[in-house]
Amino acid sequence: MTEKLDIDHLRQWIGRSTEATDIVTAQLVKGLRATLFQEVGEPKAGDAAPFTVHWCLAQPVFPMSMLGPDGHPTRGGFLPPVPLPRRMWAGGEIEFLQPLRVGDESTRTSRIADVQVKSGSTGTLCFVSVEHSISSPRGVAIRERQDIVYREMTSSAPAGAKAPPPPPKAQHRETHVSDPVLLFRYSALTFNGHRIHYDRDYVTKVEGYPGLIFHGPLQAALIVEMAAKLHDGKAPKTFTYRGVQPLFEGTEFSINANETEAGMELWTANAEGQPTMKGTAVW
Ligand SMILES: C/C(=C\C(=O)SCCNC(=O)CCNC(=O)[C@H](O)C(C)(C)COP(=O)(O)OP(=O)(O)OC[C@H]1O[C@@H](n2cnc3c(N)ncnc32)[C@H](O)[C@@H]1OP(=O)(O)O)C(=O)O
Repeated sequence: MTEKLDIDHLRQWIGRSTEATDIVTAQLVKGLRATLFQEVGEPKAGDAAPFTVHWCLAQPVFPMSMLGPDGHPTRGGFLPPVPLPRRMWAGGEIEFLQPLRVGDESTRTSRIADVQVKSGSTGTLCFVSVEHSISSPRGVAIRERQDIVYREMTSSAPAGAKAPPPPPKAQHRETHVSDPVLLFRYSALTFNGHRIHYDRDYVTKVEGYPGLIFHGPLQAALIVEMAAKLHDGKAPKTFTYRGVQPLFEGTEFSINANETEAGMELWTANAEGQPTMKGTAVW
C-alpha cells in the first residue's frame, strides 16, 4: 500500500541545494572506458575522460543503516520523501562545455528544480528534476538536468498495450552483448546501490520487472560516446534524452544513430530493435 502523495509537502524541497567535490582519477577513467566498450589504455594526467565521467564523481555515501529497501539512501534528505516505491532515472538534458580531465578536482553543485505528479499509462508518476553544475579548475564543464521518476507498484506494462511498431532503421548501429557484469561495473563506478541493477530476486519479486534493468545513465553515456565518435570526437553542445521503456538484461542491445539537419537522433534498443532510451544531440 502506497502512502498518500502530498505534492505541496514534496514541493517544499524545491530550491534545496548541496555541493560535493571529487577527483578524476586515472583508475576511474580506465574503469569507465572498459565499461563503455572503449580501449582502456593508460590514461595520464590531463587526458580527457569519457564525456559523462561526472556521473561517477562525488556520489553520496551513506552508512548501510541509512539505505532504503531499494538500496538508495532513505528519501527525505536532499531528495524529497516521495512515497512511491519504484525509482527510475527518467531522462534529462546535458550541456557539455568542456571535458573533465584526469587529475581534475571537480565540484558539483546540485539543486532541486521541480517536483511534479503526473498520470501515466503505467500509473501515478512523481517526477523530481535536479539541476547540476559541474566545474573543473578551468571553469564550468557541464550543466545538466536529471529527471528522476518514482512509480507506484502496478504492472510494468501499460494498460491495453498494443503490439510495438516496426523497429526504426538506423544509419549507424553498434551492438553489444548484455551481461550482468556490465551492470555491476556501472553500479560500482557510480556507487549506485539501486537493487534493480544487480539483485535479480529484488527486481523480479519486489518491483515486479522481468529481469535486471540497465541504468538510464549507462545508456545515455553509450549514446553520447557514439554521438561524439561520429562527430570527430566532439561532444554535442546539448544532449536531451528520455527513457521510453526499461532495457532488461538479455542477449544483445544496440546503440543507434541517424543524422538529421539539426544534429543526430540517437537511441539504445533492445534485442528486438525497440528503442529504450531516445536522445537528440546538437553541436
Ligand atoms: C540510475 C537509476 C535508475 C535507473 O537507471 S532506472 C532505468 C532507466 N530508466 C528507465 O528504464 C525508464 C524507462 N521509461 C519508462 O519505464 C516509462 O517511460 C515511464 C517513465 C514509467 C513512464 O511511462 P508511462 O507510460 O507511465 O508514461 P506516459 O508516457 O503515459 O507519460 C505520462 C507523463 O509523463 C511524462 N513522461 C513520460 N516518460 C517520461 C520521461 N522518461 N521523462 C520525463 N517525462 C516523462 C509524459 O510526457 C507525460 O507527461 P504529460 O505532461 O504529457 O502528462 C537510479 O535510480 O539511480
